[in-house]
Amino acid sequence: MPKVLIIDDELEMAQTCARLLRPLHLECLIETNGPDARERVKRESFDIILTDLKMPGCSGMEIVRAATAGTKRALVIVVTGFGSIDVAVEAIKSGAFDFLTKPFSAEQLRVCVEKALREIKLTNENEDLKAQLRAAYPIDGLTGRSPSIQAAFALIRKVAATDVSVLILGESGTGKELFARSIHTNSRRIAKPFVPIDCASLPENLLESELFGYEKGAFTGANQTRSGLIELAHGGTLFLDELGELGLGLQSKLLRVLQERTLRHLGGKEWLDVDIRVIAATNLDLEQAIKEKKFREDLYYRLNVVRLQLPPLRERIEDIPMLAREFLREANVRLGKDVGGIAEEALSLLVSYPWPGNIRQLKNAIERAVVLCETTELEAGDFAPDIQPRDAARGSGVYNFGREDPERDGRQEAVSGFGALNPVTVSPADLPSLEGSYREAKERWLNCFQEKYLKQLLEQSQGNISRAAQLARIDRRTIHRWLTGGPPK
Ligand SMILES: Nc1ncnc2c1ncn2[C@@H]1O[C@H](COP(=O)(O)OP(=O)(O)OP(=O)(O)O)[C@@H](O)[C@H]1O
Repeated sequence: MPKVLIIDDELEMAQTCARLLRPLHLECLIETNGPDARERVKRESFDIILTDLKMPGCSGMEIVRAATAGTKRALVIVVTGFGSIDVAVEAIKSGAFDFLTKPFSAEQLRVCVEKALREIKLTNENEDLKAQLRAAYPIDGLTGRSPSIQAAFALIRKVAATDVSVLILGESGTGKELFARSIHTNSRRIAKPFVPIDCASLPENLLESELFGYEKGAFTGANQTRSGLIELAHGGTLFLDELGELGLGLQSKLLRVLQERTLRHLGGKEWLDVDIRVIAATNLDLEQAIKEKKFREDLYYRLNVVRLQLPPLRERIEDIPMLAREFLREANVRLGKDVGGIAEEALSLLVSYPWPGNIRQLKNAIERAVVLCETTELEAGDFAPDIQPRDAARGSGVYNFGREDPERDGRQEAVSGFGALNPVTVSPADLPSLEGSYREAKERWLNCFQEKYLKQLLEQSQGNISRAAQLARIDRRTIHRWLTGGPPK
């Protein structure tokens, strides 16, 4: 049932409006004290607010601002006295939905509220459609099929709908910023800014003025008043990258903003309301930093409401072929090239290299290879010489994918002496649920089996496709297809 707040300092007038709206089946609440109403509007959510413009202690304009600040979306109908159209127009410009001029008839009131109800219905339908689309398609720009990355996608979908703080942990290049952006774009804050700031990029005093803004004359060189990044993120998301690098002084100031939801410019007197969601990322061990008194425990608990741990690429090698293909497609578009695929030898190399720079390094390596590629497929030779398979890098020489490999082709592979695949271990917690229809449950179990089997296969064969084929007792081309497309039937 839509929730309506009627604000009028004349109780009788408010009650009459509530009575007139009864046939529309709304939950009508009444406030007769302007300042109380303003505070209530800031705290609570309403679908429609019908407010008088002139009230003692608080104008209707203040109600309009409170009702439309940040992510609040109440539709406000202002009620004005005869001859104050200018003020009504001003209210519309400030975000009010419509206005009624006193005296108004029961019919005029109902028509106006029904119009607002239609608008709410349309907005809700739009949101529902967007939610269906989000559920149907993978998270924008994020690629990965490994169970750990699929679990991360599922977590994003859950937290995106809320306003909770998220702490993203992971090595450099694992996608922390991309995941943070994804949480933002899948949240109701999508139309408001996503503001990233690298806490390691500036000395503490500069970072403070960047974050909090300053008044003209606050310090030497402050020639004009400037808003800070926290203020710019109002209604949206602030992404604090390299959070572990934030100094203790700024940590307490940030904590204050998160607790009080207000801030003051450097050198300023006025407190400004801010409505932000914070997502933070770090590569440091914050618990250790707390023990060493370098990081505030209270700030840590505020930001670590939901924790998202992104695994390094070397621990989810089954994602490499898919990511590589995606980056190849993007590089083709960016560079105007038409490289059709990745040769088996090159794919083996990519799967077996440990990628210390994670996805960022893989993306750059593919881009470089596309630039150098002179054939229709990326070859191992198109990659920089430092991209070496794991074991070759350690000097064991196990890696072997050369065309001269005598065991590469034919049925001989199936009987060669590479032994059997080690048992695939699955902990009970990793097993998919048995809920839903037979078909759905079967598909979940099959996907789980395929991903785990492929991971084990690639790890044991160190990315050597011929060797993987022998261990799995299937054709080499089938493995190649599996890596670049779908699993074998
Ligand atoms: N799952 C993914 N799918 C596709 N591209 C990805 C994925 N994860 C990361 N990337 C790409 O990898 C690169 C690095 O990602 P990002 O900047 O988000 O990493 P990061 O962990 O924030 O790095 P740093 O800690 O160095 O700031 C970006 O170009 C990003 O687009």
